[in-house]
Amino acid sequence: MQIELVFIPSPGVGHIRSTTALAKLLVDSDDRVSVTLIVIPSKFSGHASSSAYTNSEDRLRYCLLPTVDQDPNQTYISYIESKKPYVRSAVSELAREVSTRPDSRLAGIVVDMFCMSMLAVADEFSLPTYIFYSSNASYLGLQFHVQSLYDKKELDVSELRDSDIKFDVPTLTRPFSAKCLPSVMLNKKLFPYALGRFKSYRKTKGILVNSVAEMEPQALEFFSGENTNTPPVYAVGPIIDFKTNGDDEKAREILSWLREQPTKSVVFLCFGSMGGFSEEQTREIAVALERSGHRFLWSLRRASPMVEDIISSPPGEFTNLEDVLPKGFLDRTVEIGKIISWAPQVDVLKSPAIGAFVTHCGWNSILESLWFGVPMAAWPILAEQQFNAFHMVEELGLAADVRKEYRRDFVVGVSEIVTAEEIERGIKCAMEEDSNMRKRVMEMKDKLHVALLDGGSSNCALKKFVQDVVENVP
Ligand SMILES: O=c1ccn([C@@H]2O[C@H](COP(=O)(O)OP(=O)(O)O[C@H]3O[C@H](CO)[C@@H](O)[C@H](O)[C@H]3O)[C@@H](O)[C@H]2O)c(=O)[nH]1
Repeated sequence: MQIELVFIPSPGVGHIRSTTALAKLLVDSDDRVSVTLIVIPSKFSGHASSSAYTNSEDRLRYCLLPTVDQDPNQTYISYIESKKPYVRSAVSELAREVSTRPDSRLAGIVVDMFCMSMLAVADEFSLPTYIFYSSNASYLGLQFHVQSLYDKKELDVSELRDSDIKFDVPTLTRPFSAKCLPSVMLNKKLFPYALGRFKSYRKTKGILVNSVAEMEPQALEFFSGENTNTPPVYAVGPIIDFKTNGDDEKAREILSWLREQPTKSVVFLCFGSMGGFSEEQTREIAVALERSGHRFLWSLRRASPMVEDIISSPPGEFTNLEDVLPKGFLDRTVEIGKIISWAPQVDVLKSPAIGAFVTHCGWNSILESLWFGVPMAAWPILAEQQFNAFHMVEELGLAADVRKEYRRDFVVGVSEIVTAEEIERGIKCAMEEDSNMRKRVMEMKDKLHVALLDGGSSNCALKKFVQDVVENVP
């Protein structure tokens, strides 16, 4: 029997790229599987641009939903919700088409964690649903745990804003600091929405997680236990999209500069698709870089104006860097540093010149860094990045701490400033040669590579997923 799966990623670059890479891996690893990826157009143009997803291949096809006039005040979640009628008609058309193929079945819908509203569409077609969870299993565990604590009236974590409390999470080995909870859980208005989302995860037939069993043994053990009241969890990562914009002229110039730098001499700073900073914060980074004495490649962007729905408001460019940076900084660092905008990140991390990565701790960035054996300095900004920073710094010792509790979003606004001293300390620690942290990172790199090999844990988990999908075919 041939099976067709529908994938519905959410439009952010951190989601759509890994979802596409997973879909490719699935069709390449099992010739019974075909995938149609329904692409919700991005709310804004840029590197998450959905126009990149148009070249359908044999068993991997893209169905690009129409871009319609957008209400600028629409939140990200209601934007996704508004796409339901288009998704419904795309699934209906696909169901009709699959029914004409011999021995083929529409086997289910794999939704992104932010597209849970599409479960209703799957129900209309009596299709099983799965989730592709583009973050890690330990964080998934936190979400389920927070929901249980709330339902059993043991703890309402949204009360914990500004609290120093630490509490146990079954997917972590050490007490978790409430200061590293994501803003969505600390915000009274958004918390009910988050709880509803965590509850709906439980209704699915399985959750594919972009992680590796050997990296998160505590979490995978938890999910494989009895009485967790969760769907099966398949750790199938690291799923990395190795296709960057490395071929365009700007990227070529960056990579050629890197080729001229000594091995492990450059610290790379990059803060994901949404990370940007104020002028004041930018100056602190510049001071830290100069004081650290290291060469640097700095992907620098200006923070977007603070709006409640930060996802709808990507960072921009500074118009004149001379006005923003400390006086003379550009001249003094011309030989050792390079300031860029969007980075060909995967190619950069692959370069032997890179010694460390100052990161916002987006999960894809963490996986990419570990894949190439690059130690990190953790400086989270929003979403679940404070949790990821805690995970990397405290739990696994794979990153130095810049300030793992830092956040810049609608909950706290823009007032916090990370000082040059903190940044310099983080950079120096991550750049240290022969450190224990660097050794642990290299060990983790090996684990990540082995997991994907034939018979490796992630390879086996992917096969088990396909087997379960076949068994669940309606
Ligand atoms: O200049 C840049 C910036 C980013 N990237 C790439 O863009 C992706 C960014 O993904 P990620 O590191 O996960 O960050 P976000 O874009 O911020 O991702 C969102 O989605 C992730 C997965 O769910 C979450 O972990 C994050 O917190 C959330 O902000 C990565 O593949 C990077 O290589 C570049 O190539 N160049």
